[in-house]
Amino acid sequence: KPNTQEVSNENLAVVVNEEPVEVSLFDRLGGTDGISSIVDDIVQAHLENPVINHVFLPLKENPEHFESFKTHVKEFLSAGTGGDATYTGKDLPSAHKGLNTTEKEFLSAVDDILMTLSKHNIDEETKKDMLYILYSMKGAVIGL
Ligand code: HEM
Repeated sequence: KPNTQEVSNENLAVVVNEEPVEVSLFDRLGGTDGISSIVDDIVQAHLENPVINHVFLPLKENPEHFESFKTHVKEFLSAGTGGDATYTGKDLPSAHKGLNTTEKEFLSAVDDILMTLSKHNIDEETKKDMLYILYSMKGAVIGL
């Protein structure tokens, strides 16, 4: 007769080991380096997207401003997903004031982001998390 105590302890150990480990969104996006490369590609996609590139192309005319904009977006994404970066940019409504962004433009920007995450082989669960977070910020960036 097997030692039931031992067997159940063994099973418990297996269950405990298979318990899902909470990995931060920051880590699932590849940490600082992953996020940096994802943001570079998102911005590139926006520059090539005819629905929204009219607001991004002018930023390139001031290379210093363009670089600081990209740095701010990297900081924003890192700080907001569990990384230890500090966001040094403007608050979202101030950053988007005067752009008068429409829902159509918002959706098109989100499409670029999801497409870029797929290109970087980010898993579906992580893309869902990103979509939810992005959608929740809609009111802070459109119609301003
Ligand atoms: C949830 C969606 C969005 C988030 C989280 C977001 C986030 C940001 C962040 C963090 C910055 C940097 C601000 C700074 O440098 O101080 C920024 C800048 C900017 N965003 Fe967004 N953004 C979103 C949607 C959009 C959309 C839909 C558009 C237009 C189609 C847009 C256009 C811009 C532009 C043009 C800038 C540069 C502003 C400037 O430097 O003058 N953003 N955004």
